[in-house]
Amino acid sequence: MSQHALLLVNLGSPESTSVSDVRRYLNQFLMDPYVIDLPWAVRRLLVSLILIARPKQSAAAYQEIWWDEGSPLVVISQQLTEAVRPLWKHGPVALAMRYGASELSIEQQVQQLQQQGVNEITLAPLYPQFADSTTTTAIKAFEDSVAKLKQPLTTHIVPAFYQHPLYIQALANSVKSALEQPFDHLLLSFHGLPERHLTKLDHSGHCLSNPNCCQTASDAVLEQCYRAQCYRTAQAFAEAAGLSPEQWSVSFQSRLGRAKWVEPYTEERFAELAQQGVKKLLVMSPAFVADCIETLEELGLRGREQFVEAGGEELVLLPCLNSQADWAAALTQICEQATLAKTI
Ligand SMILES: C=CC1=C(C)c2cc3[nH]c(cc4nc(cc5[nH]c(cc1n2)c(C)c5CCC(=O)O)C(CCC(=O)O)=C4C)c(C)c3C=C
Ligand SMILES: [Fe+2]
Ligand SMILES: [Fe+2]
Repeated sequence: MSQHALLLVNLGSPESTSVSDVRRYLNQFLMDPYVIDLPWAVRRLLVSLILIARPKQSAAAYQEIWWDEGSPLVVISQQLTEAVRPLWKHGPVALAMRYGASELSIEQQVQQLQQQGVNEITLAPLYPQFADSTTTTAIKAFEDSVAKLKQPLTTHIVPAFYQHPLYIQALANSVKSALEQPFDHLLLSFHGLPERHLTKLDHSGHCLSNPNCCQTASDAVLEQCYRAQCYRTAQAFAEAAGLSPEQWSVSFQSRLGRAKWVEPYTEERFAELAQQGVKKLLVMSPAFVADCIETLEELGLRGREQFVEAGGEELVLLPCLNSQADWAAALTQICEQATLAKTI
């Protein structure tokens, strides 16, 4: 009987919070040419410089948010996989990580699925907005793994779902009760990206050519522009949640290195909002479907301190979609629809 698997893939975490495990993870992650898109020798030099101080800092940050069961990102992704499993009626559901945890590597998971008798796989990169540094690298690793198999497989890829109505509705449902309480402002803080990652994909010269470029992006530009997709997510979410334009804004976090990253920067928005008199700030992170170091530590711990130091009173971090039942159902439907998409 034919078996059609669903393979969920997320970024991955270090094996533990030890400095050496974090260094190994950062090296694997940052040496990926889709993440630091420089020639190998320059990338090697830059990553070696980053690896002097960063592993110690990041290990300390991971220690603040690590759970008894392991990395929040990995544990939550496993819980989501469990929630999706009974809903996907075509075959097994598995989870892979692009970096870190070697037993969850994309290659190993693809091999195991084939050994279980699977002859068709739908790959779902768990990134709502497209970026080479997340989506493309996951797809490439998947395609390479499939190409190594002795028997051919039919494959499908779930495209970025940044404005899919089911994702947007799940986001709106997940914060509904928080938005019913009084608050001064809602900040939607997306993971940042070096500006170069946007402009190199846009051969029309539109990206970052004017302050409103993301609002006026053509369909062709939108398809590959991470920043424009983030703004589409934010706008669609605000409409679904019934927010008025002055109640919310967008920013970008997690800048690394000296290159210019997409603006506005979350850290600067914390200070601006506090100076504008915002006392109670809600923060959500629609670029992540699972809570991770970037939400729990960067926003929930360091961000809270930055906001309060700048004069704010309360920062409430709203959880990501994680493994909520309605999100698991929405994701399953999004993946079902994608099986109609192009076959490799
Ligand atoms: C050049 C560096 C980086 C790019 C480009 C980048 C893009 C990018 N990342 C995510 C999602 C996640 N990133 C996470 C952690 C993380 N990201 C970077 C660097 C870049 N990311 C680093 C160095 C780290 C490690 C933590 C740290 O030292 O700060 C995570 C969380 C992992 C975890 O274990 O919790 C996620 C998720 C997206 C969506 C993205 C591009 C849009
Ligand atoms: Fe990142
Ligand atoms: Fe753009």
